Amino acid sequence: MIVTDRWSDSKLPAPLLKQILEKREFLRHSLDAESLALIGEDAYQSPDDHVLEDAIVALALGKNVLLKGPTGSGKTRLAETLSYLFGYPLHSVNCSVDLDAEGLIGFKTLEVLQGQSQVKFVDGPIVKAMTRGHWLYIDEVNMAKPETLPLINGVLDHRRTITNPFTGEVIRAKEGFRVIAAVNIGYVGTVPMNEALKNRFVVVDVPYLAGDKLLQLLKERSHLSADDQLRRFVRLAAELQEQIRSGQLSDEAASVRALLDACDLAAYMAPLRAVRRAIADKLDDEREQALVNNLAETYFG
Ligand SMILES: Nc1ncnc2c1ncn2[C@@H]1O[C@H](COP(=O)(O)OP(=O)(O)OP(=O)(O)O)[C@@H](O)[C@H]1O
Repeated sequence: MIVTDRWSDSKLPAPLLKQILEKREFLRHSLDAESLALIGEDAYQSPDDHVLEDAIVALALGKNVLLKGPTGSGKTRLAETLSYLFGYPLHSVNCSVDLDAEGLIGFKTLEVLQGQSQVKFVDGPIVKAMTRGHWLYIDEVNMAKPETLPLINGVLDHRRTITNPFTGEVIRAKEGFRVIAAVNIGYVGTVPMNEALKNRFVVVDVPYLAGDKLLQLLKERSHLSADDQLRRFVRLAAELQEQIRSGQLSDEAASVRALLDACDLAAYMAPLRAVRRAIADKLDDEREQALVNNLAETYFG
């Protein structure tokens, strides 16, 4: 499967599309086989005509893009696919760990050169992306600590500059620099996002794949090949999403990541056991585990 095919009937403005396609053509010749296998053949599949295209248009116009969606809906894969399409390397940072200024900007260290020790600054992901004109992916941006937010806000600002608190240097982003951020927003239990931060983004919702598109993904990317079973998994996924919407299950129950795991396992073990191991047993609540197992029973029992 090649990404180009999906773009032949694109509704994007012709010059923009041409620019992107030319870039990708160039990349296909210059990237090593491993990177191509990762992005080219494992590209993000858009649930409808708009998710991928709207993100492309926003980024082409120089906007910051916020990907909003439940866990395992493909946000990271979408960011990787976008950076591949445009041809800019992606530097990632995750706000859910104890992220501080050093984790974002970098840190000072001692370096010994010809017997002389000297202080050297090791660039963090923000500085790398800004100074090289690359892209920055900020995962779980709504989890950033209050003291980290001003740093992120500064980067997103139209001036695209930040002052390195460790060196006093003013860092200006090079042409090409873009920011894609992601938030895990499920049907329930959303962590609110700081207003000033939210304000600096164009939002693209990233829902779970469903129906034929999900079937296609499971067929192409899991070990399971039996069509009948794959279709049952798609129906189970729809049911799980329904239960999440009605508050009976927590969001992670319908993660496409977990579904891919379940299909992989089901190629080698009974599907009920595959669902238990890949989906049900990961849930904390025993009542939810039982619900998933019962639903699986109706499709695979
Ligand atoms: N629409 C999609 N197109 C292609 N792959 C997808 C899609 N949705 C999910 N996946 C697959 O599901 C797995 C999880 O995707 P990914 O890590 O991008 O999700 P995420 O939304 O970033 O998750 P999290 O919020 O938990 O970090 C990956 O293997 C990815 O390839």
